Amino acid sequence: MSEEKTLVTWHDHSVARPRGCVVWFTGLSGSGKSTVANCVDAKLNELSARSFVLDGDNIRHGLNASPEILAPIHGDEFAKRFGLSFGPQDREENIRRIGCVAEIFCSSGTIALTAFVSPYRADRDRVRDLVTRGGAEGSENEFVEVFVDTPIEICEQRDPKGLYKKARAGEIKGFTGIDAPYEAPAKPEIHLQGDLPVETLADQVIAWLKDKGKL
Ligand SMILES: Nc1ncnc2c1ncn2[C@@H]1O[C@H](COP(=O)(O)OS(=O)(=O)O)[C@@H](OP(=O)(O)O)[C@H]1O
Ligand SMILES: Nc1ncnc2c1ncn2[C@@H]1O[C@H](COP(=O)(O)OP(=O)(O)O)[C@@H](O)[C@H]1O
Repeated sequence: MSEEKTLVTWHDHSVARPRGCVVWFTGLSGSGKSTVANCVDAKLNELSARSFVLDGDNIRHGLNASPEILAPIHGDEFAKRFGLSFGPQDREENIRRIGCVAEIFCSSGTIALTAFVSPYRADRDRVRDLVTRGGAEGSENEFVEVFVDTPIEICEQRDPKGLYKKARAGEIKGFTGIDAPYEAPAKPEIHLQGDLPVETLADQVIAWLKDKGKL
C-alpha cells in the first residue's frame, strides 16, 4: 500500500480517501480462519501494508462478550441485555457490530482482516453492502469474502478447544455444522482449500490483493 496516501478525516471527503479493504474470512469453527488471517497479517506487515486482525479472541471477549463473561463483571441484568451468545439473532448482531468496526478500520486505509464463522449469507452480505457503500464517492473500499473451506471431518480432528466433542455429546447446543447451519458463500472472491498448508493459503490471499492493486 502506498505510504504517501493521505489519511482522510471523517468530515473532509475532499481528500482522496485511502484505498480501504475488508478481508472477511468465513468458515466452520476450526477451519483455519484465525491462523490464516494472522499469517496474512504478518505478510502484509512485511510489505509495509497496514493491517489488523479482528477475531473471536479480541471481539467475543470484549465488544461482543457473552452473557457468561459479562455477568460476573456487570451483573446478570446487564449481561442479559448486552451479552451475545450463539442464537441466530445474537450471531446476526455480532456480525453487524464487527462489520461496523471493520468498516471504520477500512476507511482509515487499514486492511481489516476479520475471522468469524459468520454462518449466515444475509449477515455477510449486509457487511459487504456497508463496506462498499461506506466509502466516499469514488473510494475503493472493497469487501473480499474468503471462504476457508475445510471439511468438518478435519475441523473435528483439529478441535483445539474440544468444542466439537462437547457438541457431539450434546453439552453445547446450536453448534455450527453440528446442530446449527453454515451457509457456504455462493461466490466468494477467494475460495481456500482449508486442508492445504497455512503458508500456501496466506500466499493465495496476498497474491489476490496484489493482483487487485490493493498492495
Ligand atoms: N454454538 C457455537 N457455534 C459456533 N461456534 C461456537 C459456539 N459456541 C462457541 N463457539 C466458539 O465461538 C467461535 C465462533 O464465534 P464467532 O463470533 O466467529 O461466531 S459467529 O460468527 O457469531 O457465528 C468459535 O471459535 P472459532 O473456532 O475461532 O471459529 C467457537 O470455538
Ligand atoms: N491450514 C492448516 N493446516 C493445518 N492445521 C491448521 C491449518 N489452519 C489452522 N490449523 C490448526 O487448526 C486449529 C484451528 O485453527 P483456527 O485458526 O483457530 O481456526 P478457526 O479460527 O477457523 O476456528 C489450530 O490448532 C490451527 O493451528
